[in-house]
Amino acid sequence: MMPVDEAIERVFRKLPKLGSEAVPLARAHRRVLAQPLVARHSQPPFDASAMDGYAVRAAEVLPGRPLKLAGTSQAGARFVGMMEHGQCVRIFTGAPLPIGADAVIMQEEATAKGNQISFEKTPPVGQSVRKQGFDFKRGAELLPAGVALTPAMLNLAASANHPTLTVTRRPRIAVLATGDELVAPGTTLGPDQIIASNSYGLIPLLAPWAEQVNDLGIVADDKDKLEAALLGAFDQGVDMLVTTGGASVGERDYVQEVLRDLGVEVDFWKLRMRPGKPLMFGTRGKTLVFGLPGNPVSALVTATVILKPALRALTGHIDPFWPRIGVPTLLGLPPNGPRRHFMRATLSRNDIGFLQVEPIFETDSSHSTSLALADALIVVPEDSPGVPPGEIVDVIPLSWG
Ligand SMILES: Nc1nc2c(c(=O)[nH]1)N[C@H]1C(S)=C(S)[C@@H](COP(=O)(O)OP(=O)(O)OC[C@H]3O[C@@H](n4cnc5c(N)ncnc54)[C@H](O)[C@@H]3O)O[C@H]1N2
Ligand code: MOO
Repeated sequence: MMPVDEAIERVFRKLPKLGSEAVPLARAHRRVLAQPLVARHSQPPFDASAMDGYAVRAAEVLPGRPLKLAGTSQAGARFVGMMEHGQCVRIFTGAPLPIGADAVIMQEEATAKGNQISFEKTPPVGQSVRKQGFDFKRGAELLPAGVALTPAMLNLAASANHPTLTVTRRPRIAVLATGDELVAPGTTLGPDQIIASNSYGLIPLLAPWAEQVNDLGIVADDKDKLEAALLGAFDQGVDMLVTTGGASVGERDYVQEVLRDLGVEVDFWKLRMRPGKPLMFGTRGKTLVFGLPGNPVSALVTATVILKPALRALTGHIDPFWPRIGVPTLLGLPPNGPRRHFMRATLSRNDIGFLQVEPIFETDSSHSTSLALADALIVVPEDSPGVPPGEIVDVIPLSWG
């Protein structure tokens, strides 16, 4: 059985390069920058006022010595010409500072009598002035490649005058459920049947990093049918194929055999993790192939721990991994065996508002209720002797990414 970290490394080594594409800003949210974002001009493009008030020469402002109003500078319509000695200019937030002015006094600190404006005290040079290039300068690297674009980053990209951004391409993924017993939700269950649920959790889990996720539906445990469905997916040219079920050692667990027959080179099968031991990974040309276990909790936990980092690395994220958060556990944890345990848990706040985690002791990998109520996984190391209550444990929030 392969350690989890080694499995992730092996997957990372097999990731193909997907390249990049230009997308309009309005469609770039959450996409990953493929190259650094460089400012195409300076911001602000001119010295600008930070307040509604009066532009002045700081040294000329003295109590009891009014300045003469010479005109107005509006955002979008500057004061033309030079502000002479003894003058001031009415100015509004964001408007260009007139030539000759070196400070702005907000209007609440001024008294106007006709065109004579008096002030209470001399301002420091530069008061309420945003210097040209204060936010960023032309040619500056504003964002590195590999960041997932947030709303604030898109705002920055727009203000740096980029109508389109070069982002990484995303993979096309196909998801297939296997099992004779499976029927679609909404079906009246016959004897021995169960509802196929895995794809409904997996598809939205993978979708944020995918160009497209195709649901290939349910295929029976029949070698020919399985072969036809898998071959269909390869022929569509998907970048990643994800199956669930039929991954273990049962008589009808054909998935691995059929994948090998179709030319998939299996890299590993069986991980030292729980849930999710019978996870298979292989490649066929550039297509990544993951055979996930059929138990719903195993399928979703392996997707969270292995597939999500793989997809983030494939799409060029600087940080493919989940944030490591140390949180005290409200309850003690029992000793662990040789498999790393990703234990269902809930996060909450203690009475002074700090984060704490409460383990859910249900460990059966078919128990989907407990996973649905969990919002985190506690990472319990291999062969852990157990953890007393109050100790800090390593937590993966399920909402990460
Ligand atoms: N002798 C052994 N038996 C098992 C082992 C083992 O090492 N030796 N491993 C166990 C572990 S751990 C897991 S996990 C499961 C994984 O088995 P498979 O991947 O072959 O999955 P199936 O047998 O096809 O299904 C298991 C379970 O999940 C249900 N299932 C399958 N697909 C779906 C779906 N799309 N939606 C909802 N539920 C699904 C299926 O009906 C079964 O109940 O093997 C253990 N056995
Ligand atoms: O790995 Mo299985 O997922 O433990 O039940």
